[in-house]
Amino acid sequence: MNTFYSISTPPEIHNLPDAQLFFWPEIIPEATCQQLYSELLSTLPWQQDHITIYGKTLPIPRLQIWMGDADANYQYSGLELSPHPWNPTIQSIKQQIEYVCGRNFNSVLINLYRNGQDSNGWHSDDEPELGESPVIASFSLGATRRFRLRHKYRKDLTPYTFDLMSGSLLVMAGSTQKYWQHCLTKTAKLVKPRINLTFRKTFKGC
Ligand SMILES: O=C(O)CCC(=O)C(=O)O
Ligand SMILES: [Fe+2]
Repeated sequence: MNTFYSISTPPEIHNLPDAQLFFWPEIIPEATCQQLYSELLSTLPWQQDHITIYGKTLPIPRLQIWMGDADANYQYSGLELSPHPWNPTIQSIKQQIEYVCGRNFNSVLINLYRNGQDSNGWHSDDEPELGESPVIASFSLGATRRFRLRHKYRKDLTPYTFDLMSGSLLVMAGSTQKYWQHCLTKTAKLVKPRINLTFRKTFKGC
C-alpha cells in the first residue's frame, strides 16, 4: 500500500517538564485529508459506548471504534473493547504514521466528535496493557479542536493548550502519560465533526 506523502520535516517539540511531545502540523495534505474524512465519516461502524461511574451508566460524549490486531484487547473505565478488524483506509493511515514516527502500532482508538458539545474528559492513557512508557500517535481529521494537558502533581504549572488541526499528528511519548493528563474541550462554536485516531501498541500479559 502506498504512503500518502513522504515527509522529512522534523517535528515541533513542545517542551513540557516530565513529557515528550512531538507535533507535525501536516503529515497528510489537505485534499487527501478531506477525502479520508468524508470516507471514514460515512463508512466506519461508529458506535455509542457507555461508561459506568459510581454505579450510573452514561453514554460517553462522542462515538468511537476500537480497531486492531485480533489479540489487541483494551479495557478502560469498565469498558472491555474487542477490536474491529483493520479497515484498509485506516491501515494506510497507520502505515503513514508508522513511517513518520518510526514506531509500529497494533491498534487504534477512533473517536468521532459530532459537534462542539462532544468532548473527551481529563485522563491519561496509562492502562497497564499499554506498557510503561506508551507511545500514542494522535492523528486528526475535520474540525480544529482544542487539546489541553495538565500536570498531575505540579500545581505550579499552568495547563498547556494547543489546537489540533486536520492532517496534524501529535505523538505523546516517554513519561507523558505518567505525569500528565489530557483532554479535548467542548466549544460553543458551531463546528463540523472531527475524527481523531490514537494509534497505540498494546502488550499481552501486563
Ligand atoms: O481527540 C483527541 O484529540 C484526544 C483523544 C484521546 O485522548 C484518546 O482517545 O485517548
Ligand atoms: Fe487520550
